[in-house]
Amino acid sequence: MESFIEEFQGDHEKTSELVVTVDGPSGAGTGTLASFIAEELGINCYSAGDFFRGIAADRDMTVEELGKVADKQTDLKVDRRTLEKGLSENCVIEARIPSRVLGTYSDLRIYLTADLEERAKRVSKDQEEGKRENEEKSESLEEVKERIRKRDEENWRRYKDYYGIENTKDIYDVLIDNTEMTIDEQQEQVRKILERKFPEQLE
Ligand SMILES: Nc1ncnc2c1ncn2[C@@H]1O[C@H](COP(=O)(O)OP(=O)(O)OP(=O)(O)O)[C@@H](O)[C@H]1O
Ligand SMILES: Nc1ccn([C@@H]2O[C@H](COP(=O)(O)O)[C@@H](O)[C@H]2O)c(=O)n1
Repeated sequence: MESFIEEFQGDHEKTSELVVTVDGPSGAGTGTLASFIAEELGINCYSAGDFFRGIAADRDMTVEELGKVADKQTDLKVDRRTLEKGLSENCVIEARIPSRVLGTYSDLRIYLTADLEERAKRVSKDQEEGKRENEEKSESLEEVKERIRKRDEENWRRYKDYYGIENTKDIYDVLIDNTEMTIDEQQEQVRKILERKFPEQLE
């Protein structure tokens, strides 16, 4: 068993029996999919993005501001929590890189994405509905697009600098592009995967 990030490699004791990780860029719907999987499997759901947002709030910063200045210790703090949760508790964890942090300790590694335009529309709609906390607000769709593009770029600059990892897809068990999919269609597809992979956990 191993993590794909050097910092977390070495032997870890894993007491959890069922861990699913969902990675993807902003607005891909990782939170939505992770909640669905957690509900289906009857386990808890965590978001490393929430850990990061918590640190930003404590420092009175937006996620974008923290993303620009976060040092390695900040990412290590977030990702250690991901590792600890995944090793000790049956759960689903979603964020940018939980599948890389947990590596082969994760029993199912999913990468979810959608076109930038579609992701920006989702984020913009969420913002209009007041759903996104301590995030910079944007006036137009073009601004949201540019902001989430920059955020994803900043994230990957840090992961590359701090962890030496690249944004490749070879580590995933399942890749889903949901640009043209409704939430229901996506859930139907993932339910079939869960039935094959974890038949005993599903009623
Ligand atoms: N397949 C889909 N089709 C259309 N809309 C979707 C789909 N999946 C999620 N959404 C919607 O997109 C919005 C963002 O979803 P969610 O919060 O799950 O994304 P996220 O990837 O966790 O975002 P972030 O990482 O930026 O917090 C929500 O309003 C959600 O209902
Ligand atoms: N290892 C990390 C470090 C940071 N994040 C970030 O959290 C931010 C907010 O995430 P959302 O999913 O709620 O948008 C995100 O921009 C990342 O910088 C992380 O997920 N994992």
